[in-house]
Amino acid sequence: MTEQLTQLRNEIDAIDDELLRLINTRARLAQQIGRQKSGTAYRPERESQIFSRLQQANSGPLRDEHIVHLFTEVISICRALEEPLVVAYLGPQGTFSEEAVTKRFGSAVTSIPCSSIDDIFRKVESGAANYGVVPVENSTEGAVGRTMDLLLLTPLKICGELQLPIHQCLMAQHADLASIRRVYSHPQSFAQCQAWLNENLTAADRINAASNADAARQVAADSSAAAIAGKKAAEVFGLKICATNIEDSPNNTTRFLVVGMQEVAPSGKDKTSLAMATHNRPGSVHELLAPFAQHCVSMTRLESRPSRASLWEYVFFTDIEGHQEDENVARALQMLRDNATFLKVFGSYPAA
Ligand SMILES: O=C(O)C(=O)C[C@]1(C(=O)O)C=C[C@@H](O)C=C1
Repeated sequence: MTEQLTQLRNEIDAIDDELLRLINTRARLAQQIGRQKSGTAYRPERESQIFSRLQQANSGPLRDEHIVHLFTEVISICRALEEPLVVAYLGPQGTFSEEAVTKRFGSAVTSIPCSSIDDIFRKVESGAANYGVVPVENSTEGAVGRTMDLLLLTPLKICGELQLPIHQCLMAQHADLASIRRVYSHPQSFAQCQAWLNENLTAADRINAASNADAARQVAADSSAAAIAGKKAAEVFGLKICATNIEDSPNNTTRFLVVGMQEVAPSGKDKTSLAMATHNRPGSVHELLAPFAQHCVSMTRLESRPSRASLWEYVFFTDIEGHQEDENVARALQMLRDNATFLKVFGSYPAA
C-alpha cells in the first residue's frame, strides 16, 4: 500500500468516527423530540422540509438523489427509535409498491404485503398498520380506479405522495429467449411493454398474473417461462434478468399515495386532494371550478369517475396546489362547500 493511500484511508476513518458520533447525537435528539410531541412520530411536512433544505445546501460531488437516499435512511432509523411504524403495501414482496414504501419510509419500518388495495385500506383503518402505500395513477395507463373509489369510502386521509419511475425487466431462469414459451405479468405491465413484446417475444403466450412479483414467483418454477417485473422481483425469486427497460415509454412513472389517520401540517410546498360533484345542468362544472380561478388556486389534476350513486352521474377528483390552511385554498374550499352537491377533502400533504 502506498503511503498516500494509507493517509487517505486514515482521513476516511477519522471522518467515519465523526459521522458515527454525529448520527448518534442526531438519533438522541430525535428520541427527545419523540418524548415531547404527542401523536405519531411520522411528520411528513418536517421530512419534506429537511430534504428541500439539504438539496439546496448540497454542493456535490454527491447528487441530490444520493442525498435524499442517504437521509431517508438516517431519518428512517431516527424515526424508528421514536416509534416503530408498520406500513401496508400491495404485495407480494418484490413489487414496485414495496419499492415505493422504502423510497418514502426508508428501511427501518415493518412493511406488510397485502393481497389487494382494499386490504391495504382495511389494515390502516383497523390499526393493524399505521400507514398504507397505494398506487393512484400511472403515466402510461392512467388512473387506478380502485384507489380512487376507496378514497371516497374511507375515513383515511392522504398524508403524502411519491413518484416512482417504473422500469420493467424481462426475467427468467436462464437467458435463452428462444426457449421462452410463456410470459407472465400483471395486465398493466403487459400494456406498458407491448412494443417490446411484439418485436422480441412474438411466439410466447401472455398470461396475466395477480402482480409482477407473483409472475416472477411462477417463473421460478417454470424454465420455459419469463416474467415482466421490476429488478427487485428478480432478486427476491433468484431469476436472471434477460432485458432491462423494456417499457414503451422511457418516462413510465407511477404515482403512489400514503394514506393514514393523520392530518398533515403545512410544509410550504403542498398539494390538496379532493372529490366534488355538482348538478347535471349546463354551466354547472364551469361554476364548480370558478372558486379556484377566483382565489388563484392552480389545479394539477382533474379526473371524472362514475359516482356509483346514480346512473351517468360523476364525481370530479381534483388535486390543487397549496394546503387547506393556506388562505386562498381555505377561501376556495369554503365557496365549494356552498356550491357543490358533494365535497370531500382527502387531505393536504407535501408535494412530491
Ligand atoms: O422533527 C421531528 O418531529 C422528528 O421526530 C425528527 C425526525 C428526524 O429524524 O429528523 C424524525 C421523524 C419525523 O418524521 C420527522 C423528523
